[in-house]
Amino acid sequence: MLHALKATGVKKEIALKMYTQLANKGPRPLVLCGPSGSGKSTLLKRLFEEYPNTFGFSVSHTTRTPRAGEQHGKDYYFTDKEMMLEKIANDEFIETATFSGNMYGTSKAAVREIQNTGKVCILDIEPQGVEQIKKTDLNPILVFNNPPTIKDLELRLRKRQSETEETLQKRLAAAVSEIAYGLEPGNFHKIIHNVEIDEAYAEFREFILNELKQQEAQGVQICWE
Ligand SMILES: Nc1ncnc2c1ncn2[C@@H]1O[C@H](COP(=O)(O)OP(=O)(O)OP(=O)(O)O)[C@@H](O)[C@H]1O
Repeated sequence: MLHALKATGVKKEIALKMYTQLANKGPRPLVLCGPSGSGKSTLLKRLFEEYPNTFGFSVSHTTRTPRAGEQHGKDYYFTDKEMMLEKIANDEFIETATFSGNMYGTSKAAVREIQNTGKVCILDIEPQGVEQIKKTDLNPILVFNNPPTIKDLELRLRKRQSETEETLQKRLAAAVSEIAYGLEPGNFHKIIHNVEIDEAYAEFREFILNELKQQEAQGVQICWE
């Protein structure tokens, strides 16, 4: 493609820039936001099972030390606090968080890397991250996964047996403002009312497939196989 652009008489630097822009035009990332316990991972697991090569997760950065067998660039981008703070100052991250004294973050470049392979980069992010990604040029599809009630969320989290009483209460408290943000008109392209899982998945799947078909019709290459 670069040769073709140069052959049209376009200067080398401009041809290179145009080529990079065209080559970078992969599918739009897909943001799935929703309170803890609303069923995001359950929906994504089904999606990955049905389309194992179409979707991908970006590789996160972390300041924690690698565990045995973990590979830089595959499991995480391992970095240090100084570098991480510098990248944050340079506005290179969509979201960052600190757990047990280690910093973690999703960089815009890591999302583009998935996009460049023709895969849809899935981002499971919180409202602050959604606000951040909206300010970038990543142009994501934004989906909110809405649980029936807070009581249902509580039951799902208790049944999952993943929480202490303290973390459970924290998650439920955060859910109230997350749901308010999710239901505010204009914040998302699609709201999935996740009551019954089979119905919720069918609606999620149909929405995404329609989106991807529209992108394909506009010339975006999507990796189906
Ligand atoms: N529609 C549903 N009805 C009932 N239970 C559900 C439904 N969807 C998911 N669950 C169950 O609820 C629990 C929470 O689901 P899941 O782990 O997918 O939530 P999540 O939004 O990914 O949470 P987190 O953000 O904490 O990772 C799981 O045990 C899952 O099996």
